[in-house]
Amino acid sequence: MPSPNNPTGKSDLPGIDIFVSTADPEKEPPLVTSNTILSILAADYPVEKLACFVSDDGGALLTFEAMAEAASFANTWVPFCRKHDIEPRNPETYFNLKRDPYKNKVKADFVKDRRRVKREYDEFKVRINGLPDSIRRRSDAYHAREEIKAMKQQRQKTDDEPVEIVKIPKATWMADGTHWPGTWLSSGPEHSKGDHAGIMQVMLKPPSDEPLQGTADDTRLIDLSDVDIRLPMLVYVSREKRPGYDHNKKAGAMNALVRASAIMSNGPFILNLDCDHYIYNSQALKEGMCFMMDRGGDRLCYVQFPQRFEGIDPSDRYANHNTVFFDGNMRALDGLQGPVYVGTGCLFRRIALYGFDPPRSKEHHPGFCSCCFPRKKRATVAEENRSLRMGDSDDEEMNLSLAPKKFGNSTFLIDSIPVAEFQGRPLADHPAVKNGRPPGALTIPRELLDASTVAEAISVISCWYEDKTEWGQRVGWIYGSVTEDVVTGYRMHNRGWKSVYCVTKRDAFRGSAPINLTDRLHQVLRWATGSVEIFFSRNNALFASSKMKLLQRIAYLNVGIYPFTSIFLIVYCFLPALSLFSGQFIVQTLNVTFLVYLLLITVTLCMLAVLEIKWSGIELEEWWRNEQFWLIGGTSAHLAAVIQGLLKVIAGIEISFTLTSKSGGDDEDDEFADLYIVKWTSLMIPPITIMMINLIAIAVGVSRTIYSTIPQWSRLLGGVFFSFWVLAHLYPFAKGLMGRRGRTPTIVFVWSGLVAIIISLLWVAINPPSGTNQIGGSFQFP
Ligand SMILES: O=c1ccn([C@@H]2O[C@H](COP(=O)(O)OP(=O)(O)O[C@H]3O[C@H](CO)[C@@H](O)[C@H](O)[C@H]3O)[C@@H](O)[C@H]2O)c(=O)[nH]1
Ligand SMILES: [Mn+2]
Repeated sequence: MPSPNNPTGKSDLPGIDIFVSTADPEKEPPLVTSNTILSILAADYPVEKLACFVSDDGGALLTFEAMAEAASFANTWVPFCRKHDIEPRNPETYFNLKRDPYKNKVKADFVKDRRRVKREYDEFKVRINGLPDSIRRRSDAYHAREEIKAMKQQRQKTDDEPVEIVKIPKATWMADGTHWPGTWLSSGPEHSKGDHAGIMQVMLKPPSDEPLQGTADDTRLIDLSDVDIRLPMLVYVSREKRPGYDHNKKAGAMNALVRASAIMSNGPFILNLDCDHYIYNSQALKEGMCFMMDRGGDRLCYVQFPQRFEGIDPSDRYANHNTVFFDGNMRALDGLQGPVYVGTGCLFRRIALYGFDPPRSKEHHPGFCSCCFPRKKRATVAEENRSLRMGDSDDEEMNLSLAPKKFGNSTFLIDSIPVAEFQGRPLADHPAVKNGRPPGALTIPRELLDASTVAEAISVISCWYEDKTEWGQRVGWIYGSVTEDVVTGYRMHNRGWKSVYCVTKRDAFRGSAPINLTDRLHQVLRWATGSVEIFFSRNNALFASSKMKLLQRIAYLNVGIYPFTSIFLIVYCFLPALSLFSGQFIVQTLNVTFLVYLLLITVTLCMLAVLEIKWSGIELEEWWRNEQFWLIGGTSAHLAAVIQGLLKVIAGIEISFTLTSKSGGDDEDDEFADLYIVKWTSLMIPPITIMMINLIAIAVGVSRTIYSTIPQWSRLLGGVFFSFWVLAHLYPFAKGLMGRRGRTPTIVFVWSGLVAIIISLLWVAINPPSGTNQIGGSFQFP
């Protein structure tokens, strides 16, 4: 609205570029991705300031066409959301809400509008679900036509000789009758997942600067008078991939988007979402922006929102909600200069991603090194009017002649950097705001997209663009770890940036999580492997700069070190069994020192539990699930991660990014059908072995006590208790193995039985039970 401060009435908010990553239409259903896109296009933020970029690492025509469908359905969906204040603005979730949709709705035509839009959405869904088929059929048809053509040509050439069958590669065809430049269904050279051209398509053009009111005519589905019907810009991007180049997984995809968006929209802020994480609260963007625009907000590199999940089984068997982490640890980190970046739901300041230092970073040094090495004070006036400074290079003002070395040689990109810096400054509407921008500076209209801009954007998504630059090294998302998120955030904190944790009353974003055992283990495996990679890299928090607080450093160190606890955890899980086998307790006799230690440890653990429960506000049951999964993950995935990480360091074996499958949520009969899927993975061997050994140990211990002349029941009880404790932790794992109707792959039992027997026999052979408390006759190992 026009006001004395803002006579034009245009929004003075900075632009936001939203990045959505998707990599495989099989594991990440296009319906899920399109819903995310729709929730973004409908977000409550000035339309002309939003731009959405979809990165498709699969290079799939299916994703491309699904995005086109979403863009077209957005013309109905977005104005409908604006007109009736729909929440959440993800149609799939909205139409499946269990609560009464008519509550609090007063507009008379709501019922009619909802019914019509719902029907449109159902049709949209059918179209999306039919895409794989229609693409295949279309390609087949074109292919047949091509073959006939080729045959005719050959017949003309060779005249009456017998015609051989002509082989032409089976292409994937776009609707306009041209070859799809990306991955083909039957992948051929230059058309496979790791080898295809860069593709960029503007699916929704940048909107006009002024609101555009809809009309009420009958051709329209719903009456849109007084509703702004503009849509934000939407761009489909699939970066170029060629064999021989390292594509750096998600980090590489994000960096391609950072460059392309700098040229096309240059929003000073960037929101990163995974394809399955949609905007649940349409106000969230504004809420995040509040922190950035606040006094001192110019020193924030990102605002991280908690990850919240949907579609998880009610008992949360594999601790997917991770509440202790998101509501305990992350909130605590908020007090230590900021939470870590967790990969999705994070609003970045663009220039922080470019690797610049925060403003006023040389003024004060909170780290403890400053007292030992006093620095010379710089003139603070110059600091106030600072320009951009790159980290590491001491005191150097942003030097554009050096920029190509860091950013590559796109002048468009380099010229956009100071603009993004200026536009990202907080609003100088109060004398206390340092380094602000004058009011009204961002109400100017945006430049139009022309062909040369798009051409430039395509050139920066080519795979050679990053050669001999600092992309992934010091600029953008950082390479070298499959948990690129933690490293990227760490680097910013290391430069002195602060971050903020923004927990909104209504969840800002919601995503999905793997609820079946195998997928969950693989996810945890990837995270842990990423952590080990970080531990063995220069990003180990041991080498942190003095700009990090001590506790913050420890927290980051912990992120890198936790997988190594698996080694001890596994020892602990075998100890009770060993003590039962040998008939000896962990200590020779129960003396006072041991009991004091035990008591101390138990009390500490209880206190920790109480704090975790209190701080993250969870129920005892959820806490217990968390503990259980810590052991399950610890004995399987974490151990494997340590081994994988060591292999990478020692033998240089690369680590792949196993995508987590996202359920389409279309199973009508059972919402949690995924929970019961059992897929064999070798990650399951250690926990199964632990279970077997402990079970056998209990049996051995009990029978030994029964048959012994003087049964020492109290001693047995001690041993059995600890064994049971281990088994209780593994209960969800055992349940997961059983599947729905006890359909466990036989291999699981064969393997684990074998391993358990071998270990038991070995034990008996090495340490033959002697004397009175022996079971059966004497046993001689062959
Ligand atoms: O080569 C790749 C691999 C992955 N992705 C995308 O990365 C995202 C995360 O993948 P997912 O399999 O869903 O992993 P999660 O374990 O659920 O993800 C968490 O952990 C990852 C780090 O391991 C982060 O990248 C994610 O943002 C964070 O949500 C998805 O959108 C993918 O499309 C790509 O774009 N290119
Ligand atoms: Mn995910």
